Amino acid sequence: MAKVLVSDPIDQAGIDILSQVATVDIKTGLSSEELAQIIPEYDALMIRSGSRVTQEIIEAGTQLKIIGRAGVGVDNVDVNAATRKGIVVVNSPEGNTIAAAEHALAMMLALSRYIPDANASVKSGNWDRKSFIGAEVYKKTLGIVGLGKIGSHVATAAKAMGMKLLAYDPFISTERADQLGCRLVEMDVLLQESDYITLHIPKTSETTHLINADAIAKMKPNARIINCSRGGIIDEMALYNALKEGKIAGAALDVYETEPLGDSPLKSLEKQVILTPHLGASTTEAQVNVAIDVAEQIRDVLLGLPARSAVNIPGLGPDVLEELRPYMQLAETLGNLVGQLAGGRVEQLVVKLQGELATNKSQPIVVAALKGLLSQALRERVNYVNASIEAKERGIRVIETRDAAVRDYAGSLHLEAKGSLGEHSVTGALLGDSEIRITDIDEFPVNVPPSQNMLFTLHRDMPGIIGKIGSLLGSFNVNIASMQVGRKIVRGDAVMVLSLDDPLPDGILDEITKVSGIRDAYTVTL
Ligand SMILES: NC(=O)c1ccc[n+]([C@@H]2O[C@H](COP(=O)([O-])OP(=O)(O)OC[C@H]3O[C@@H](n4cnc5c(N)ncnc54)[C@H](O)[C@@H]3O)[C@@H](O)[C@H]2O)c1
Ligand SMILES: O=C(O)CC[C@@H](O)C(=O)O
Repeated sequence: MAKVLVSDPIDQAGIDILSQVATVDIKTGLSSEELAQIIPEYDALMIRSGSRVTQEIIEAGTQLKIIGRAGVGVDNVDVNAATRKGIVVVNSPEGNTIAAAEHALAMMLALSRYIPDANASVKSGNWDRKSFIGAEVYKKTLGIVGLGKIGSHVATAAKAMGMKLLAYDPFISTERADQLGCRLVEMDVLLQESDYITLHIPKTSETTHLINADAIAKMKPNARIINCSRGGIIDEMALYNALKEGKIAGAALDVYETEPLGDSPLKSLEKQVILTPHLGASTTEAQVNVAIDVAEQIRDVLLGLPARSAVNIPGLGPDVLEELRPYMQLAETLGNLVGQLAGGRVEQLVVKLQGELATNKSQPIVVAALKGLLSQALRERVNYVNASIEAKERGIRVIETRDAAVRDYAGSLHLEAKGSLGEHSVTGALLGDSEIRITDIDEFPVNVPPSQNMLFTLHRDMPGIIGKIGSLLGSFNVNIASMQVGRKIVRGDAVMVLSLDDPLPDGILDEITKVSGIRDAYTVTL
């Protein structure tokens, strides 16, 4: 049975799902060293934001097939290292959207009405009503940085509270912003015009310290900023200085440059600052959602099924993947075949999608072809996750072309591999829904199903040659299951494709190439 390590607190609903297919060990609060020490035993790792999955941990995870992040952000996982090792990384892109959006809204209102400090004051025996005169959000301007899933929900709710909305997001359309009632503006305009600013963006090299001293200097003196996205997007020292000097009115933070938040001067500020310990996703509903979402994906991957929200494999939904699966199988088989025909080091792969395939999503087909191409060299080390990266690292140039013209089959795939030993091409198609046919080898028309042991020859089309090959194979006790010849003109060049019941014994290929009229011979194992 597979083994799953759960290294952060995860809702029981997720554990129950994992337990259907695996032995589940729950070990929270491990140090990086402890995690690296025990990870070799596990096929899957399930985490929240508490565990940091570094390159060292990934390298140590020799059995690891999948890392599941019960939440959105995968910034605590070295995704590149996982991709290189062919480990799928999955998350729950929507399970805690509402929780995070509501936390941001709660922070905005709490900050406006000084609720944490007023609460603490009453609980400590006071009845002070003068110190907590707040501000209304009605008719105020809210600047939303990042109009993705969480930002959009914040927009809808804030609109209902009568706020005017500005948004900055260079990757969304004006139409989308209009739909949400937001005016899409440049960052500087948002900084200058907003009474409240809320951040809902990923942490990237562009967004790190997006809110720095310069940005803060552009804000209104009554501005309040909320960050429930990622720590490090705000320069905390610059924020502290601005708050201390009264340059802006307040800040509510859920996430920090370093978590847990250590000895920060922000803690010394009073009612103008609210700090929560990364609670954006901490609702019962969100924890159930993310646990189920990620546990189901871990279960599926351990059962050999695709993951629906993998962050490091072609980003397609399960329906599309299911529809493309037969073509991906075709691409992988042809990639494997053309790689073996080309032999040596392949420098370039042309992937031509023809007929109905030309209108399909090409990325998974190309990835599958590369997986097939690299499978001889990398065996089980190559998979859909790392095929593109492995190809890139090997300097394989991939050229993708499309031709919507329909030929004998509704859709077909043509691959050309150029390498150190020459150039070869293969074409294939699907017969019915999923039966693979090789329809062309080096531009010679054939019509053969792939089989495990195959022999391909390029020869002169002349009497007796087929018989000689048959006898030679017979003398080595190799049984021929099927044979087909493809030629363009009579008595010109031809290819012969043989499916064999047995692998070719060593040395026989040399004998075949010595047969008069044979120009080249290749064995292929699919
Ligand atoms: N505090 C929490 O517990 C908690 C919970 C869930 C999510 N999050 C975090 O909230 C953030 C948003 O999550 P989401 O689910 O809405 O993500 P999302 O991918 O749906 O939305 C992110 C948006 O940011 C935009 N964006 C990217 N780079 C940008 C840039 N440089 N400037 C402006 N916009 C940019 C994208 O176009 C996208 O629309 C993430 O960082 C996520 O990790 C935090
Ligand atoms: O695990 C958590 O509670 C935080 C989740 C949140 O930061 C996320 O990115 O989904």
